[in-house]
Amino acid sequence: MPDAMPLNDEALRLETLRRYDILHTAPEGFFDGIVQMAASMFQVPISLVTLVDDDMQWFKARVGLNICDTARDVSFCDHAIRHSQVMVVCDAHEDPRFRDNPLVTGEPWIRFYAGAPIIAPNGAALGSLCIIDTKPRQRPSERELNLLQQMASLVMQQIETRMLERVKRGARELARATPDAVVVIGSDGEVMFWNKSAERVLGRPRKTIVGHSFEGIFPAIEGDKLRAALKGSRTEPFEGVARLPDGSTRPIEFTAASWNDQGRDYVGFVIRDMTERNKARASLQTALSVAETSKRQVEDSRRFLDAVIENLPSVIMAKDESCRYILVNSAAEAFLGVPRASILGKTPEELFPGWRAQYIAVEDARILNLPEGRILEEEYRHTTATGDRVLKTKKLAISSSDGKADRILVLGEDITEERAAAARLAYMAHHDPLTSLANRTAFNERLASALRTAPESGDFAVLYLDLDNFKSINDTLGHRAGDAVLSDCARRMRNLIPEGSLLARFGGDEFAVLLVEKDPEAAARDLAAALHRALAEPFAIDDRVVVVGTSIGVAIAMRHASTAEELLRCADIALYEAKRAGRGTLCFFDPDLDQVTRDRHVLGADLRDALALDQFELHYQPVYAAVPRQLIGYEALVRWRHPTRGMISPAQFIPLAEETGLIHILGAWVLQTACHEAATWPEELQVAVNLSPTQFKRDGLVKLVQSCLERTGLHPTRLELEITESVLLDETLANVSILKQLQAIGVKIALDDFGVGYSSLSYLRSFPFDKLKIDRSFVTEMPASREAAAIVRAITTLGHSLGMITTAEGVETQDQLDALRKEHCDLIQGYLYGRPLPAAQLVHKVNKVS
Ligand SMILES: Nc1nc2c(ncn2[C@@H]2O[C@@H]3COP(=O)(O)O[C@H]4[C@@H](O)[C@H](n5cnc6c(=O)[nH]c(N)nc65)O[C@@H]4COP(=O)(O)O[C@H]3[C@H]2O)c(=O)[nH]1
Repeated sequence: MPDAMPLNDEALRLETLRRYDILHTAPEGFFDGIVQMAASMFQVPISLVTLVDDDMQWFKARVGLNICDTARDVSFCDHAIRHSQVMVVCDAHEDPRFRDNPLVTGEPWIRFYAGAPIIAPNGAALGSLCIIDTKPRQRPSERELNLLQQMASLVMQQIETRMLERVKRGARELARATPDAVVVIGSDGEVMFWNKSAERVLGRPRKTIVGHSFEGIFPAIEGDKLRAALKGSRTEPFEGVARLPDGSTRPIEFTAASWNDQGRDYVGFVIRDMTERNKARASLQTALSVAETSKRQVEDSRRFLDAVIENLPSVIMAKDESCRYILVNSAAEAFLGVPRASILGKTPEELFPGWRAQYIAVEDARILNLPEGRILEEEYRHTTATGDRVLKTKKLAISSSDGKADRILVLGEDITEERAAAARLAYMAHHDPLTSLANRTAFNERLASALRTAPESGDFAVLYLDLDNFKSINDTLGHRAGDAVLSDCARRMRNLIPEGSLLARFGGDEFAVLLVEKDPEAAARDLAAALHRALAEPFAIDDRVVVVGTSIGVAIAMRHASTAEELLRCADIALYEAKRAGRGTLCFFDPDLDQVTRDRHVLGADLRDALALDQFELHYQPVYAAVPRQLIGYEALVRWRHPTRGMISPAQFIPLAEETGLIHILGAWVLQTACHEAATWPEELQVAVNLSPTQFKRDGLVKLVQSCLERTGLHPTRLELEITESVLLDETLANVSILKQLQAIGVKIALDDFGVGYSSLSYLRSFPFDKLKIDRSFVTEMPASREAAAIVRAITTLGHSLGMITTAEGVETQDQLDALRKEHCDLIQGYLYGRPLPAAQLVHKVNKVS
């Protein structure tokens, strides 16, 4: 029975009352029994279990009263709960507190009241157990009052029990519903409780384990932790393993709590299966480390990309949506010549002059509106600290993840050098490097375009020029001198070319003029005359004075041809004819000339087949000693017996064979045939074979001669090879070496056509010839021409002093023979002694005739 005054804290009292959740609940047997027992024990008509809410008193149990509740302010109990002992009112009529109470003055006519407070363990008085009579009564004895109070305590205990029951029910439900195992173990290790989840988590049915020892199931809690748990000290959740009946283990987490009930210790565990959580934790760990790795990779990639962008030689810039620069790499910085710090964060308006900023703004807006992936390319000139540079840019919009274009990327290449190189290349592609004149390509392009726009009548001419005597200047004075002559020629010609016309150098000593004039023929004549005059003037090259001159061929557009190719061909044919006509001439294209050139082409084609068709033959012209007359040998001269044209002279086809390269095969055939033939002659007779300069251009000439001699058995001293001085013009050293090798094997070397060359005498220093053949042109003029006689004399004298034999070619008359004998010419060759004849017709009269 509580002695202490009930708590004076109304709020706590009300809260305690509500916690027990008993207000307005259905009648319960226990409470009904208590009021019946009290009414009967104390012989009163009314007994109540009342609970006092904030403004009502409510009857949990009642006997002798038909109402369920009253207002609190008329309640006797409201007074009783303020007492620690039973409150007794023997006669309400006599008690000023209750005299006028409507429950006294009316139903149920209360006169006697005794109420024991129902006090909760925390001291809060929840209500009372009271007995009521409608008649006044004596105060109950102390024993009776004690009894009433004890009955009120029983009411309180029941209220507590009732609440605990509900908690227990909740706990059981919880234990049933939780996925965790809930296990209760007694202090002796006996399992007291084993919920449904424990069956699953720990792999043992409840009925096989409850009442048995838990030992062996939880190795992790059979030690200090269990002891600690049993001792009542709370342990933090800890992890361990449970051993399952099949011997396997399962990761679990324990939370332990212990308590004592009626002197017995218990420990309860909430055991959580950690298999999934550990898996999840491991996955999380993996995910975390993957995330960490990828974060690192992203950072590495970013650092790498930053380094790439920074070190790329290309200009890279980026702008945000408001066109502020957000990226400027070092190439851009270097290109602009401005530190990037002064660019970043700024808009074009803040960086560039008005017009340029305006242009950029329009363009940026355009880029941001371009369809995705489209690139805007442009080139522009930028004035930098190092001068004007050309930047080729590619600009594109970059979209954010929501698809909105909000950045502009600018990639730029400084193509200043590339453009300059392209311009240089374009210049080189259309210009001759030596003279800076237009080259053949440029000329052809201009010609084609002129023809496209030319009126029917044509208003332009093509002049084809070739310098006379240029080759010998080049050969004798060297390429440097040749180049100087060409440059000077170009300069002189350029001054004469009218505006709107084009002068070009085609290479070598070939030039062309596209002459645009109303009367192209008359204009071509005038220009040709001016060119002839200009180029006839001597050129001073180093300390020497040289004279060139030019031959010119002309073709008139539309009249002679209407395509560029044809027109040039016509001019070429005309030039060919001009050169044939003599130096320093002009020749207009004549359709008949075309036939001559075409014939040459046909002849060239026939020549290719001639050897296979056995159309060549060798004729032999006798060579005699002048005094006494004695046959000493023959010169082999090749002939082409053409099936339709008859016998063709070597003067006609040898140049063609040289041009086409056929000379190598033909030359070998001549050598082989001549050696073979000579080997059949009397031993004292020699054979002379002509070698073309072209044959020296290929390796193997010495070997060819050797093999011919070996195969035919002709003694080397019986073979003489005739060369012209042009062999010594080209590749002098290499060719002299070949000649020396030939001389070394015993073959004799003769210099043909001596005296007509540019500086024949100088060749005599290059090589010790065995023989000089005096050109026919001097012989023909003898004996009439004293100059010719003087030249012949000079040659024979020089030859003899150098130990060389001299032969006179083209001796046709007795007078010529006499004159030559007078000049001590050693050998004679010419129609006077015999024409070239086929081998079969030769009669070798080797006897001396004086
Ligand atoms: N008017 C006149 N002419 C005479 C007289 N005596 C000889 N001739 C001709 O003068 C040329 C002499 O030969 P070349 O000076 O070596 O000049 C040769 C030679 O340079 C070249 N040639 C001939 N055969 C060959 C050959 O097999 N190989 C090479 N590479 N060139 C050859 O062709 C040139 C011309 O040869 P051909 O027409 O045979 O002309 C020959 C010959 O027939 C004469 O008294 N009066």
